[in-house]
Amino acid sequence: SNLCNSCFNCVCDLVKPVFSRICIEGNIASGKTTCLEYFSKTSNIEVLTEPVSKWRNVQGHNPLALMYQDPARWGLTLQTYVQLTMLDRHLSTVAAPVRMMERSLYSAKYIFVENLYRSGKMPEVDFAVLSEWFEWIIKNIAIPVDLIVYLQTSPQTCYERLKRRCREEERVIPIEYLESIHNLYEDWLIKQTSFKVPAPVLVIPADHDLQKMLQQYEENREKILTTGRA
Ligand SMILES: Nc1ncnc2c1ncn2[C@@H]1O[C@H](COP(=O)(O)OP(=O)(O)O)[C@@H](O)[C@H]1O
Ligand SMILES: Cc1cn([C@H]2C[C@H](O)[C@@H](COP(=O)(O)O)O2)c(=O)[nH]c1=O
Repeated sequence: SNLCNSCFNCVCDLVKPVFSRICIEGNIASGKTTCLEYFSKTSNIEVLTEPVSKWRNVQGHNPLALMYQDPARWGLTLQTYVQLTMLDRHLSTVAAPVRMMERSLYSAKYIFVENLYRSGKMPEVDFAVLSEWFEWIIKNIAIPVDLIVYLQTSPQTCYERLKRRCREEERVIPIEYLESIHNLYEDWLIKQTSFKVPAPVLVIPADHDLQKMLQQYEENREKILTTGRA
């Protein structure tokens, strides 16, 4: 339709979009929110941070804390809610030519659900139910992503930043957990041997101090902001 070229929300495959949807991916405390905060100062960029506050408070309950306390019991509960809130983020009306979103429906499944399952902390039946939900969603609903920006860190860097950030629920996270998440990210986005990668990947080394990170964001600004645009 002629409307496609001027409509931010159109998901029509036939017409090249004039907007782009970027997902910022990386380990816990790798610097995703800090990156999004930096780009939020640019006009014409809409920034969607992860709905962590929802995961910490759904009608007075804290499924994030419950999951860390007892993953086998509460992993399905948290991940079902993460899947819903991520879907909601992907489908929300685009308000600007460029949209940057923290993580995605894909990483929630390919990294976090997968990690719970592989580490023996998610029962097979819970994994099967979540997997069918996920497969149904990506088969029936268009979840377009034009670029993945992967903030590549060492697990040790994330561990140090996580400790400094001091989020109450995450006090129990050992370095081994961050190593598992790191390995899943590397298999998915670098080696590309685990799951389908839904968009081209731009890798930004992210162990550096803040000043160097901001310099790298500037160096990559054009590449990031013009991806997927006509
Ligand atoms: N390049 C950096 N060097 C040092 N500390 C950082 C850097 N980037 C972010 N931080 C700090 O590390 C913590 C985690 O960063 P954050 O952006 O919240 O990560 P994420 O959103 O990936 O979990 C925060 O306390 C933040 O201020
Ligand atoms: C997507 C996703 C996240 N989590 C957990 C991991 C962290 O504790 C927080 C997100 O914080 P970050 O600093 O933005 O990485 O949520 C999870 O358990 N499951 C998920 O699918």
